[in-house]
Amino acid sequence: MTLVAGVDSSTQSCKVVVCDADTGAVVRSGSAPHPGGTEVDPEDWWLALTAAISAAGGIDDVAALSVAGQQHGMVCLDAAGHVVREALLWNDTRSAAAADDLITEFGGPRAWAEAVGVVPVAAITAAKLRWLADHEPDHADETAAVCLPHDWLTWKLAGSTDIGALTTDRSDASGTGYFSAADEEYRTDLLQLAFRDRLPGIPRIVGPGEAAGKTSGGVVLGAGVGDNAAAALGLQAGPGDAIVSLGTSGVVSAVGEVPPCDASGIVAGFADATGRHLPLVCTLNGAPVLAATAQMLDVDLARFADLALSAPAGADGLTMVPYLGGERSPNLPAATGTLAGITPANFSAAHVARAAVEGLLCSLVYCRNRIEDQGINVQRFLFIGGGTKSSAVRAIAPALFDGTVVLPADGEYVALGAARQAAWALIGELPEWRVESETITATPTPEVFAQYAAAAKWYSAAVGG
Ligand SMILES: Nc1ncnc2c1ncn2[C@@H]1O[C@H](COP(=O)(O)OP(=O)(O)O)[C@@H](O)[C@H]1O
Ligand SMILES: O=C(CO)[C@@H](O)[C@H](O)COP(=O)(O)O
Repeated sequence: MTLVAGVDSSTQSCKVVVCDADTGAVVRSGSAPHPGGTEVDPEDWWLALTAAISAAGGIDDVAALSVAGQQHGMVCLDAAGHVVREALLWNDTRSAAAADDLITEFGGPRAWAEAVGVVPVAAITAAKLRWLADHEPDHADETAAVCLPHDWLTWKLAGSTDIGALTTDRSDASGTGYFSAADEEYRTDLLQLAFRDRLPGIPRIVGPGEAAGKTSGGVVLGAGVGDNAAAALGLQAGPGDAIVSLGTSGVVSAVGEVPPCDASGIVAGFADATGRHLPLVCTLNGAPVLAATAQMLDVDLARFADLALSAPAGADGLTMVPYLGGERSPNLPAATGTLAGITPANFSAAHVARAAVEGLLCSLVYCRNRIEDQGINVQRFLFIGGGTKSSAVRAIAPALFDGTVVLPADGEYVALGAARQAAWALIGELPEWRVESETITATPTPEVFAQYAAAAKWYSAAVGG
């Protein structure tokens, strides 16, 4: 049996799956945690990757491997290939004002959307580079190359120390703000604008299905991929599918042939890993909303789900707008969470738990609506990510997504997508792997989203959003 491996170096942990290259069946797996916080020493990702590979039984018998990674993180390297400072992650909002400056300097949001399919927000790498140039100019001067988390890990796996050997792929490059997915090329003018006239080295784009190199042990390295594009690859998503991911972020994305151009900046025009496009809306507040509420209620996640399911739909008017860590969609980086509509009758643990689950899911309905505003026709919503382990999420999601959602069989679909990409690089064609799933249904509750939308609108108006 030929084995391939896929890595998901995501926000909270690193997961490795080793699969049969023909069928995609997982033969072994491992994981290791990442440190918390929104800036991380990349060396911690490397330690987690090597620990996760060991936990998965090593890669001595593996023919090819690809790394999928959390998008946008800014990894700065000096001329000798050393990390200049901790990487700023996608969910670090200190670059919000820098993003606004870049929008103004380049002629407004439409100019950005037309140039690169993305309007800068704090998450976008270009905004992080501007923040670095303005706040840590010595670090900016030291930066000879800039890359993304998956680029850096692939480069390390290849044993390289030469910054000229860095590689990336179109899916992750499209989240930088200086690569156009529509034109398939870097916009070095925008990189230079972001980095105040500095022009650091950037990774070579490796095409879909191509190999980036080999490890010293001879394992073929796939191009690597942004985590959301990897999920699409792992799920074999096609036109009509929307992927709803409940990881650290909340994400709705859809594979399509047409690059979106959303001047409001909510729908990002990212690329997928096959040569198509991946319009995507991302929130800052995914599954951790549930963990935070459970912690506040002093219950574990299983009890939290039971509590949520014991309260009625709409939580008797209690609504959570879950912008706990600031928000990206809508773009309110300084936002805080809101619990609205409190009455003596609904101020209970069960109602608060229900409001948290509904608030999280409604924040994703908002994302779904923005995707559909782009004319994208969605027929299936495929739910993945750690948050789908919640029985309350699984029970309530269909009620908020038109009555039906698809739940792929338990699996690490980002890591599986990376493994599928590795198989592609190895055998020269993208294998078809079977994805088992179940369809779950519930009576639609559009009134719950209406209640949420009113509270979210009230909050946005109150903070001038
Ligand atoms: N049973 C559960 N109920 C609610 N949330 C859960 C449950 N199991 C895991 N999670 C949450 O899933 C998240 C991790 O999901 P994951 O998709 O691995 O995230 P990431 O890819 O961003 O690292 C954590 O915030 C964790 O609290
Ligand atoms: O910023 C984005 C997408 O634009 C996030 O989706 C990150 O890619 C992190 O993903 P998770 O760790 O939440 O899976």
